[in-house]
Amino acid sequence: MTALVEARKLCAGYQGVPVVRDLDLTVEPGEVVALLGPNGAGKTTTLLTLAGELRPISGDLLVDGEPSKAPLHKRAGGGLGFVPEERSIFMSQTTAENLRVGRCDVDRVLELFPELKPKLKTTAGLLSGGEQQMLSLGRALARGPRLLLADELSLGLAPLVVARLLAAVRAAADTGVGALLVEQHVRKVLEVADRVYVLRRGVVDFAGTATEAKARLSELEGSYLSGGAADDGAEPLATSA
Ligand SMILES: Nc1ncnc2c1ncn2[C@@H]1O[C@H](COP(=O)(O)OP(=O)(O)OP(=O)(O)O)[C@@H](O)[C@H]1O
Repeated sequence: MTALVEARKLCAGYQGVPVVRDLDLTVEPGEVVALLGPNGAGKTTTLLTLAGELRPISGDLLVDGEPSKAPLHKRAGGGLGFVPEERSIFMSQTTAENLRVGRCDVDRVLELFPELKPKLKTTAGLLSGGEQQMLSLGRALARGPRLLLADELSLGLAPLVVARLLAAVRAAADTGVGALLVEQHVRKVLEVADRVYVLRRGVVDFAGTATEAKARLSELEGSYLSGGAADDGAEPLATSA
């Protein structure tokens, strides 16, 4: 199967200085892939590069099997849904206005997240954090993406809301969407993920199935605590896939 997006020996970073090195990563249709790692590991940098927001420093970025240099706004028309870490909704506009601006299928959003129905006339800035994130994710999913890239969907949200958001991503993947999720909630994301990459200090420290990751959960969680941007001298975990 041709990957929706593929990084081959990709180096990514800022002003020519790599933050992520030699990254090999794929996302295929129908799978949820989790991108995990401690703060500063390079997860957001990876996501921005895959989305076309940052130019790779070296290596290859393939979209649908073809080399791609197209920026995000061009790729959106080609089926990329992107939910950035900073919520990309207009806080001074109502929920309904945000959906109109987003040119998406409003009924589809309300089907995904019925809790937004009574909030259509509410200014987005007055929605709860969970409702705002439902609006961001609902908007991205209702545009019918083939590939969804999402950065910390669950940041600061209650566990029940996180479960709702991740279930919506899983349901989309079950209809063929490929999703790459940067997540802090390791255990929750492993409930919906098919495969996992763990980045540490800019390199892939673990790649495997969610089942393999679950079997090594305490080891992986340990690497989060010890594997920040600073050199902790820890041995890398073996890459199993
Ligand atoms: N615009 C930028 N210019 C220069 N360096 C940056 C920029 N954005 C991020 N960095 C650096 O790149 C490194 C990786 O950051 P990145 O945000 O990709 O990590 P992350 O794994 O997403 O971390 P977090 O979980 O804290 O968001 C960090 O050292 C960060 O300081």
